[in-house]
Amino acid sequence: MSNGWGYADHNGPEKWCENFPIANGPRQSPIDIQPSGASYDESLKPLKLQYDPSTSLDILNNGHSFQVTFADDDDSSTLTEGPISGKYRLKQFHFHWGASDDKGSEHTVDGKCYPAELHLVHWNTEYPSFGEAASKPDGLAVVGVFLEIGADNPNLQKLLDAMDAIKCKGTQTSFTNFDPTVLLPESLDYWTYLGSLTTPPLLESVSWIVCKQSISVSLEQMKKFRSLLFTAEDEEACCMVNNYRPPQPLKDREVRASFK
Ligand SMILES: Cc1cc(C)[n+](CCc2c[nH]cn2)c(C)c1
Ligand SMILES: [Zn+2]
Repeated sequence: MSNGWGYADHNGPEKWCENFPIANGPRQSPIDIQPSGASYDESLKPLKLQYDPSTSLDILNNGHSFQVTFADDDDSSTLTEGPISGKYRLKQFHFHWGASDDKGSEHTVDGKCYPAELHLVHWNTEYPSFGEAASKPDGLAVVGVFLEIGADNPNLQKLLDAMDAIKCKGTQTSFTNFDPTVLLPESLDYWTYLGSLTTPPLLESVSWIVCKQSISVSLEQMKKFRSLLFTAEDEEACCMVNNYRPPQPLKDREVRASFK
């Protein structure tokens, strides 16, 4: 895979196992969540998400998605409680989406795909850094939120307005004073299971926390996501769409629900 991994036929999810054999590992993500197969666990606590908007730094097109990165040198923006023990710091959030509204999410629910999925990536402060944590079985906790076509979501607008400045791979711009709490659904009921990064290096270090309730995104707002490019300014333009990995085998794992 000379030019690195991507989402095209020649370097996409079906090819990743060639350079990353863990792609066929025992705890890969995403998965198809089957609510009837999830077990309600009364010991699961509500998610405690405490974010300080002043920790948001910038927004970047990394050639696979766009991400907002946060200062993580103290405990200003954290995830605690929920299915995890200890304290996890917010590092970044990003999205996955499709070329059309019938696909784009990574997790699915009884086979239903959503047009997009938000991932809020946190790392376990038991470890000295994000990079260190990413290789540990309890190193990361990612909160996933589905986006569903509906009313225009004003809470996405600041992100969408920044997209003109990060159209191409490798471009970034300042993105300060943003509180990711505004991107969360009203209900924080969730499913949780042990999985992995959904892009190479596909490390099996993620406690997944997938919210049952979606947030809205309008058709026009989805078109803005699809205006981004996988490619750099000096390359032939390729629209950033279908940047999702399909569901992987559940194998010997359980999915727990925080709700009845
Ligand atoms: C060390 C590390 C590397 C990468 C590509 N990612 C992103 C992989 C990813 C995107 N969505 C779910 N996992 C993370 C979160 C951590
Ligand atoms: Zn992701």
